[in-house]
Amino acid sequence: MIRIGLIREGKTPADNRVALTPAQCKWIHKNSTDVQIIVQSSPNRCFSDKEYRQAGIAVQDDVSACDVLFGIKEVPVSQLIPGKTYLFFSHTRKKQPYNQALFHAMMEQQITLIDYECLEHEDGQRIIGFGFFAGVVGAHNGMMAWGHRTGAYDLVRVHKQKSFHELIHTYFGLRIPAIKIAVTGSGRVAHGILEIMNLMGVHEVEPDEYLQRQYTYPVYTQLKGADLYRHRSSGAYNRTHFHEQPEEYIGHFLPYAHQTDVLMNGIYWDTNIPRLFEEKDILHPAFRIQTIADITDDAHGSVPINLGDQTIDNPVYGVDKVTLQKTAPYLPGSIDVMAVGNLPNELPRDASRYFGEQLIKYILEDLLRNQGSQVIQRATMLDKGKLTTHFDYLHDYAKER
Ligand SMILES: NC(=O)c1ccc[n+]([C@@H]2O[C@H](COP(=O)([O-])OP(=O)(O)OC[C@H]3O[C@@H](n4cnc5c(N)ncnc54)[C@H](O)[C@@H]3O)[C@@H](O)[C@H]2O)c1
Repeated sequence: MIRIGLIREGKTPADNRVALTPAQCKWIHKNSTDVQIIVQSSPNRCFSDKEYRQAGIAVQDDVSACDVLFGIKEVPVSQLIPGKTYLFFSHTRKKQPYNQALFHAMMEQQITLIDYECLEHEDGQRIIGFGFFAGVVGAHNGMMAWGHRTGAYDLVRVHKQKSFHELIHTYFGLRIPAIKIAVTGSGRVAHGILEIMNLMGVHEVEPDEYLQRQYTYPVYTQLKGADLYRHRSSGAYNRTHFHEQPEEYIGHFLPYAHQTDVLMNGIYWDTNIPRLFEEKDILHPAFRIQTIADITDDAHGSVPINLGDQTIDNPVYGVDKVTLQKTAPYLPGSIDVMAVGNLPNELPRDASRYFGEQLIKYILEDLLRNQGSQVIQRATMLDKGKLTTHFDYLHDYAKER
């Protein structure tokens, strides 16, 4: 018998998502007689203890008998159980300093850590994540912010709706003026943004036309790697080469910034990748962007005027174009920035269902019966407390104390 535990989230503020919904747990029990799921009781989860119990799943405080523990966010050191196999988003693969103590504690406690973010298909595409619903919620919030600024329309808050389905119904009758929206990226987040664009009746146009034309109806264009970056000397874009040597590329977004009212940012970014624009660019008279939904959400990152995170309750702030200081949103001399690090928490039940589906489809079988599979091995950062060869580049991070 293999025992899976769904742990209670310990990070503050508590995350309300979960890796498997009650219906998914029930399905696993029905289809795998040698698997037992135990849910650690939690007051904050988007599916209540009662809902799990109604699905026939044991809910209790003690999960120490489980072989594999599923969480979402970082597990507080005080809640780690030595010797266990954990799956969660550890946010350590980029040597994040704020999680180094957790990494060390997991090493000391001989924990096996499999990071969701590192579960990848052969070609490097990530297998599971919450990005789609981050894109959905972020795009909605970006459009909501633009509506607030201009008074053109009113959008509801996503987290006040019970589900994505209910949210879609609120778009009935929505009339968006003839604005231009740039969507960046081509992964999960970008797909979530496109879903909202299409549901809101915003029309897609090609990047070259977007640059040259004005329209009498709202439009969006999707900007992927080849539209955003060019090689410094050859002027070409090659995806594999760009992923390997992004510092050899220069950004090409600025012409779009001069034709865009709302920017929806959904790219992957790191410090060696060019920014979409620089701080000084926003003072250029042609810089048109008024609202930025920075779903990528790296402070001072691809959007240099992302000055840090807001909360779900209060997702938007302004940035003064001259002083570059944070202001209240919707002021005349500022650009509005929507920056929230846990966007999927506004639609936690849908986001959890989507996550669990991918987990069951691509990961669960290997995890339970074939931990030696390539996919699992490549995502195993620590094996019984030891850094695995794939993550050898973290040896300084693992050693420094
Ligand atoms: N604000 C939030 O709540 C929230 C939630 C989820 C994700 N995000 C962020 O949004 C961003 C995009 O997430 P996603 O789920 O769409 O990711 P994804 O992995 O689905 O897609 C990212 C895109 O970037 C490309 N990419 C992957 N590795 C790359 C590399 N090394 N260099 C350059 N490009 C690379 C991929 O080909 C893909 O097109 C990430 O930075 C993620 O952290 C934010």
